[in-house]
Amino acid sequence: MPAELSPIEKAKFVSAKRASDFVETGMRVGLGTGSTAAWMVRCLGERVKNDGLKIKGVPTSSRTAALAQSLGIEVVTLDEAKWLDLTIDGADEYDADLSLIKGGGGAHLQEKVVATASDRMIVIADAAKKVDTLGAFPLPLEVIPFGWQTTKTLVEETLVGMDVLGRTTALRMNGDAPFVTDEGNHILDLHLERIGNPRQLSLVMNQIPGVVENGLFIDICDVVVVGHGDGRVEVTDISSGTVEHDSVDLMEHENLFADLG
Ligand SMILES: O=C(CO)[C@H](O)[C@H](O)COP(=O)(O)O
Repeated sequence: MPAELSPIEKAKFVSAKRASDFVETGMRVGLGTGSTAAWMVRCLGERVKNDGLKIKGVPTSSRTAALAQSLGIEVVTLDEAKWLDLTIDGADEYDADLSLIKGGGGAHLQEKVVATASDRMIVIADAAKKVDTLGAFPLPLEVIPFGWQTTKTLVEETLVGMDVLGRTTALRMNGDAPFVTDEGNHILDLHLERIGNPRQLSLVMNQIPGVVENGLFIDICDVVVVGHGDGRVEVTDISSGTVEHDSVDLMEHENLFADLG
């Protein structure tokens, strides 16, 4: 294990590796976005190369598409795949009900479409992503560029009636210019601190004209795979109510880390 891999990065790898075990030949798989999901794509790429794994991957961003293709994973569009067996993706926060905040990487619109079109969604995370109440991580809203400042004002006015603590909003920037998503939209980050009723907030935010999609995932995720830097991993399945404790041998996968260097 190279020294430069931090404990948090090892934890992300461990969750991604364990979750990739759910993928079998013939599956249509949603490929998430972010640093944890990138580990999962690398793990699948290794199995495609070394073990003859055959899957069709539906990426949730242009970044993930480029990574998957570079690793020899067959990439298809969601419309070509139509329905997916499984989506594996990261999250910014998850709670005990497996409600999520996603979109830290600005890809939550495609991520939500893909996860919702899947029989199962597995979230991969390190333990720091677990929260009692969602909201410490800013909630992303994807908004169309047209009239975004008016949309921002409408969002702020609407938040006054909602069960949240903070109400500041900020346009996400990429250097000096607004961040632009793969769909050509912008992101408003809502600094809410605490979201008392995520289901209600999600419904209300999506009704504001100009808002395309929010980063709350409610009743979408079925399983969370939490990795630790020492190789321990927990698999929690919300539908069966089971928690499985397992481990991943980090030394066995040194080649994957070496490839990164
Ligand atoms: O929702 C996402 C991207 O839109 C990511 O899954 C989320 O931001 C977690 O990222 P990371 O695995 O890098 O912590």
